[in-house]
Amino acid sequence: MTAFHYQNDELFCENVPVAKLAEEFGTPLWIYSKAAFLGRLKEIQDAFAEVDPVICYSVKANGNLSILKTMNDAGSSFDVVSGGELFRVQQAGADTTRVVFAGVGKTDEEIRQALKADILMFDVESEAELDAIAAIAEEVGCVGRVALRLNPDIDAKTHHKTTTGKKGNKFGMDIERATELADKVLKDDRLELTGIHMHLGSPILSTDPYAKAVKKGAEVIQQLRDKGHNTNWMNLGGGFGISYKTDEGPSAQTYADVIVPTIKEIGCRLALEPGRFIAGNSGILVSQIVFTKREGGKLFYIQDGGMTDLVRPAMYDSYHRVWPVKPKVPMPFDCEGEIAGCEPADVVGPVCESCDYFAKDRYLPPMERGDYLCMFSAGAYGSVMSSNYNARPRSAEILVDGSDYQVIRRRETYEELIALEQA
Ligand SMILES: Cc1ncc(COP(=O)(O)O)c(C=O)c1O
Ligand SMILES: N[C@@H](CCCC[NH3+])C(=O)O
Repeated sequence: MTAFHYQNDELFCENVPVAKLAEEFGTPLWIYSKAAFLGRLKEIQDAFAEVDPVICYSVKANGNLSILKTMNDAGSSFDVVSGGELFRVQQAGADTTRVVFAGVGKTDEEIRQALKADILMFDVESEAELDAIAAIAEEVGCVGRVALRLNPDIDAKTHHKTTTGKKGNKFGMDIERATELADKVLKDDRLELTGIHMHLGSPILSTDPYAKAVKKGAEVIQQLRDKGHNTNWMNLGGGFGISYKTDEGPSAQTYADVIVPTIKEIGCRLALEPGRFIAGNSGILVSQIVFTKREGGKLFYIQDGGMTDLVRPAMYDSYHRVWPVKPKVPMPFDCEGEIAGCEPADVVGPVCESCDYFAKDRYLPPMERGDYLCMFSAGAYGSVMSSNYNARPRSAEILVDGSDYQVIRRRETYEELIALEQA
């Protein structure tokens, strides 16, 4: 049974009815399954066990402190992209010597913070950043461990806004420059070259880009070793895809099958930075229908959740399954196209933007004012990307563990919306 499932015509998260949580804590509401988070982490740990990788859960996907603590307790390490995320993992009690730090615009203060935390390595994205890390390492009195983030020019076939490993993207350095940059590091005793890093984009539903990247990475490591460099790490970033629609998300084993043989052959350590694969289907967003209306020949379900909660549809036209918490028609395996007993409708939010929608022309069972609605696959890049636009307080987050549940972030208040401001 999956963490989110229908039982007697109502949606449950593990053993807890979703409607009960919505009534107790109000909506919009994020609900996460602890078992789902742990299950997905374990799936990766098991699939790659043969090469004993360092799995750095990508904090940007869902950085709630309680989630980070859950991941940490289960043996995960972390990938951070800012000083704020590093602070978060420190607060969660993580061992920062296993943390990796990618990011195209690390500030001096962030580099200093990471050096002091003795992180495993910086994924360095430009020559100028190498220079900055060297200078700050000297000031702090330590050596900066760096992996070169290389742009392998591989088309991962993601949405154009989420591709990162194609020539011309802002991330990383051209792969052809690897030896020149490695030589520069070697000459600088303020730096130590640990290895290479690549992140191809997100989400990547085919294993092909990884097969290409690991081969290219192995060639680079061999070239560097031939030149006398001690390059011992290949970090293949994140990007493992999930199923937003039906069952299109590959298993961790499928990715491992194309990555592990080359890692064994070249004999290096492997780091991975999965975010969405772990968090995506481990969380939902629940909202309540405020009004329904028929205008301009369309049926609209207007609900209290909006793009300030889940921005993905507005930002990337992302597809999320949407279905009532207590549906009058059981949720089919495939929610696309015509569904008996359902009518096409737009599910929209209250925000003053036309792009504030969750679904368009989607076949849905009849719903009324007051009904609860679930946006599935919202655990990754959901709450972390929410905002206060239109002065909307950010929603509460609940973590379910079997029949227990706890508030892991309470709802913001109006007072908190203005707390940092001066009239
Ligand atoms: C450097 C890096 N690592 C890891 C991730 C996590 O990606 P995903 O959530 O697709 O696994 C990202 C985001 O795309 C990233 O930019
Ligand atoms: N935030 C994106 C993906 C980008 C991930 C970070 N590089 C999403 O919601 O799918």
